Amino acid sequence: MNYLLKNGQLLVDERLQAQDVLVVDGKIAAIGADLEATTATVIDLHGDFISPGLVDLHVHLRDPGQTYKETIKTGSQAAAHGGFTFVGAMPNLTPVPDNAAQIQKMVVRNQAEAVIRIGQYATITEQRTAGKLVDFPALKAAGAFAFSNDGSGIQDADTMYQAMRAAKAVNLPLAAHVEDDSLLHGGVMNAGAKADELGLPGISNVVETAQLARDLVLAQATGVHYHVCHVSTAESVQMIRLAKQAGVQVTCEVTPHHLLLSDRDIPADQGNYKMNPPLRSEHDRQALIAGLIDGTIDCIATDHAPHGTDEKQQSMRQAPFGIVGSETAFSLLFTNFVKTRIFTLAQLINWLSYRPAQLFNLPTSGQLKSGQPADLAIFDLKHRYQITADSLYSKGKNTPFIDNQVYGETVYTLVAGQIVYQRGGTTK
Ligand SMILES: NC(=O)N[C@@H](CC(=O)O)C(=O)O
Ligand SMILES: [Zn+2]
Ligand SMILES: [Zn+2]
Repeated sequence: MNYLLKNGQLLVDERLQAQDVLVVDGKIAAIGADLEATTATVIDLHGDFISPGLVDLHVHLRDPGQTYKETIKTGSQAAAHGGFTFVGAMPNLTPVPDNAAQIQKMVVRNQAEAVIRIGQYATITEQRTAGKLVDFPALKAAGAFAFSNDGSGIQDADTMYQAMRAAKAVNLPLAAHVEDDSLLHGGVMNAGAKADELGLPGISNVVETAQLARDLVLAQATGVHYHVCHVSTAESVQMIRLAKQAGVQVTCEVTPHHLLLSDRDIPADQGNYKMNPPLRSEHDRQALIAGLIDGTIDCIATDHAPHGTDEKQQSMRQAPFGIVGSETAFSLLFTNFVKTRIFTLAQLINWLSYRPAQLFNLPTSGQLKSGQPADLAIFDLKHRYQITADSLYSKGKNTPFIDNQVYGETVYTLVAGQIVYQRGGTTK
């Protein structure tokens, strides 16, 4: 099917301009004012915003292993609903993609079962948490997109050092969940006044920063592309800023929830406010926003982490870490940062699309250009709506943002010129 998207608005030199987009044979055939075509289905966008498809370097699809929480299909539908056309899928799965056969299997399944494009992370060590390194060249050859032990930090310095050398040798990014277990002391939320008030054990900033400091030194020594997952503290931002100045090949991501909330927004001991890293202080949150704006933080990634409703209805002491994010990222960020003029729309789209694509070498994502695959997200920036659990395609309804009023509803998502999400369209 070919489409002529009429009456859209596109970012041209960072400003919205009325334009049409013609999609032929899965590619962008033309962009311009008053396009005409005889063989394409015309869709009138009534002034909606046409964005390059969003790119999320960090999601959890839970399949295989915990398909009651999510599947490749539902997680990809959730991503499509959020305007994402590419996601990086983390390897905390059972069986673990720590060998070539399993990565090959995942690549085939992702392609067959997802409605969008998926990059599959392989683990860094066997069984994800064991000490023995995976076979980096074999995993790359089998289709791994990058390496990560997300969910756990690498506790041993030499293991990380050798992993970085191996990732450098195969020229793929190593994405680190930085968390020093010895400093954790069973914490479940950010250490500070709020944790004291709620009587809950705290997670201090050094749980993240101590391991990050070690890794930055190792990254400098090895020259690896070291990508820091879900940066959460002011000290992390400052260390990464200095490391970049010193020429270290470090990049990093921040989540929407760490930009939007701090621990003082936690109303009570509720499982939907529990995630790793935890919501930090207002000082940390402001440092994350400043870090994005000055380029220290490279991109935004959701860390979409679906869990069962029963599990998350427990106290933070028992609930698993993580919240869903694919379906709310754009609208929450647009409403709270673009409409309030803290970010421009062009900045937000850069952090959600072009920049992450560039970082992980996905040359065909993140840009609206003739000849590129038609991976597009179309958002309605004018109509206000409410986030509801029912509207989520994800099996996980675990987000503290239910009932928020937002702008920026997804109207269509196209991958390779095919509609994979349509507002009010397909059934779940
Ligand atoms: N972020 C989370 O709180 N949880 C993630 C793991 C992770 O991203 O570290 C999960 O897999 O549930
Ligand atoms: Zn993590
Ligand atoms: Zn994660």
